[in-house]
Amino acid sequence: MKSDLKLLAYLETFLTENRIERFNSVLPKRTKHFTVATEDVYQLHNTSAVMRSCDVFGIQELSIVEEVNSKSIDREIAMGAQKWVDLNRYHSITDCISDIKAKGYQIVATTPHIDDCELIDFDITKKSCFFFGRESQGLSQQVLDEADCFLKIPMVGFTESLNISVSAAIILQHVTAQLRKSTIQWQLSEEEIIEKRFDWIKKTLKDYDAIVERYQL
Ligand SMILES: C[S@@+](CC[C@H](N)C(=O)[O-])C[C@H]1O[C@@H](n2cnc3c(N)ncnc32)[C@H](O)[C@@H]1O
Repeated sequence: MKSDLKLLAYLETFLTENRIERFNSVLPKRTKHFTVATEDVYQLHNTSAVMRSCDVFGIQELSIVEEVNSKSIDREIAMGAQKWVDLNRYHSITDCISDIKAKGYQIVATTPHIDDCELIDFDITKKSCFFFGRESQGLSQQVLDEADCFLKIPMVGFTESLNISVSAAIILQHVTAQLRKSTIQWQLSEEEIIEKRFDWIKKTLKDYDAIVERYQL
């Protein structure tokens, strides 16, 4: 740990002050208390916009299931968010659900169709993974069957549902604002923060490997 911190301090001498300040202000606001998963979303710009919202609202991990559609993130729409948010890709929803559960998250199926829990009543105390479904069909029966809770954004218009990325932004804004006001321990651990610093510096410095090699000589 001590030597890690020394190396970090050395690496930071290669960053601009602005970048260091940015890391310092963003990292304490990152969380793994909540995470997000998208299931077979087929419009690139939708997944990318969800990733951008994860970054904006401090969600550190996003899982993307590409069981039916294998498309990647649209870099332009994600606006570089793919650099700062950890992306887990799955080709099977079964694998994704079992990983999420193994990490201690409850499965929250977001859906406009089930009156179980409205956004305003959502219990933020539990570690939760918010699943968002496909543009046309919504979430698969498998996710609905595995869900611990069904979350709905109330709607009062004629339209049947919201766009997936709009739903993600509304839900994430609400739950993260509540989390920040709470006394729950939601921040990353000290180790996770150090790990993220290394990761972000690596993604920032083109000659990262050469710098580390020089340092170790
Ligand atoms: C365009 S909607 C899917 C609509 C689809 N026809 C259906 O039956 O679910 C895409 C995704 O956005 C989320 N979503 C849309 N409206 C929502 C709402 N009012 N509450 C919660 N989630 C919503 C859900 O994750 C949904 O699977």
